[in-house]
Amino acid sequence: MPPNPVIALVGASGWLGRYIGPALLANGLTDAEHFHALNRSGPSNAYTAWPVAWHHDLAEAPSPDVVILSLRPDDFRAGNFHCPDALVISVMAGVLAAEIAEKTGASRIIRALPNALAEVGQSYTPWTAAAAAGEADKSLARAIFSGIGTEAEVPGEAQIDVMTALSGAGPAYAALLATALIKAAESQGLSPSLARGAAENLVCNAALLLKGRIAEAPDIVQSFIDYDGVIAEGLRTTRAAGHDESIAKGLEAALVKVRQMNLG
Ligand SMILES: NC(=O)C1=CN([C@@H]2O[C@H](COP(=O)(O)OP(=O)(O)OC[C@H]3O[C@@H](n4cnc5c(N)ncnc54)[C@H](OP(=O)(O)O)[C@@H]3O)[C@@H](O)[C@H]2O)C=CC1
Ligand SMILES: O=C(O)[C@@H]1CCC=N1
Repeated sequence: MPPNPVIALVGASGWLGRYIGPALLANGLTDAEHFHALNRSGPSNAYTAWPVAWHHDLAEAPSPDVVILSLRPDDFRAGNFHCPDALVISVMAGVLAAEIAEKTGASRIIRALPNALAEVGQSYTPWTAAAAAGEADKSLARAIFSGIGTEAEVPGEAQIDVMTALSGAGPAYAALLATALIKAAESQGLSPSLARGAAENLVCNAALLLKGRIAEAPDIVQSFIDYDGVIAEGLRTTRAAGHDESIAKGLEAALVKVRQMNLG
């Protein structure tokens, strides 16, 4: 990999792309001259700090060393992304490496699955590399995804599928919990601002307590159950109403959806 690789980011203005591109430029993984942003609608203000070139078509970018695919699967399937000599890094959900290889002509493919916490530099990004991708390719992927949070290599695409349903959710399940807490609190007579203040504490400040200690989560639940007070009653009733089963069902349904997407 050259010192300033030519990197083309397809979907540079999207929900993920607008954080992936600026982070890799800010971290010096390439310079603005060697970075090519692609989308259909033109320049995004996420890149005002860098004089980057914008294109509609990958063929307009000078033979890229790296192509990052950060567009929706249907748009990928409908477009032309031929780049046989590039390292292709895809963040697309539900598009297998075999399909990416067939469409791009590339063999050095890395599939990664960031999440929307990239916005605050806190994505958890599992990734897996095809056999043809070398150590320099993997190092670059690690560096790109470290720029938007933490990364973790997983042993294969089946685990990327599970992660798509799980870590791919980013803030979604925490927001779901907060929404349910606020709704329940308001229905018991709290004002919206008091309900929101309590829910923010329960979701955001509890996350600070759990950070680096997530293995202790079951013990924390058990300690409230063992205390056998007010919260024990709430937790027992929440579980009896199907809390754990509903999370498991949601994960399973999302996984079924990913596997359908994999079929094209
Ligand atoms: N959002 C998330 O939380 C996560 C998303 N993903 C995956 O990441 C990928 C991107 O998702 P997300 O950022 O949410 O999607 P968005 O819809 O927000 O962004 C898509 C981007 O692709 C561009 N685009 C669409 N078609 C083309 C095209 N033919 N050529 C060039 N650019 C194009 C869009 O710009 P324009 O419309 O101007 O063309 C836009 O910049 C998806 O495949 C998704 O599955 C994975 C994990 C989490
Ligand atoms: O919901 C989605 O399809 C995308 C992919 C994983 C997270 N967000």
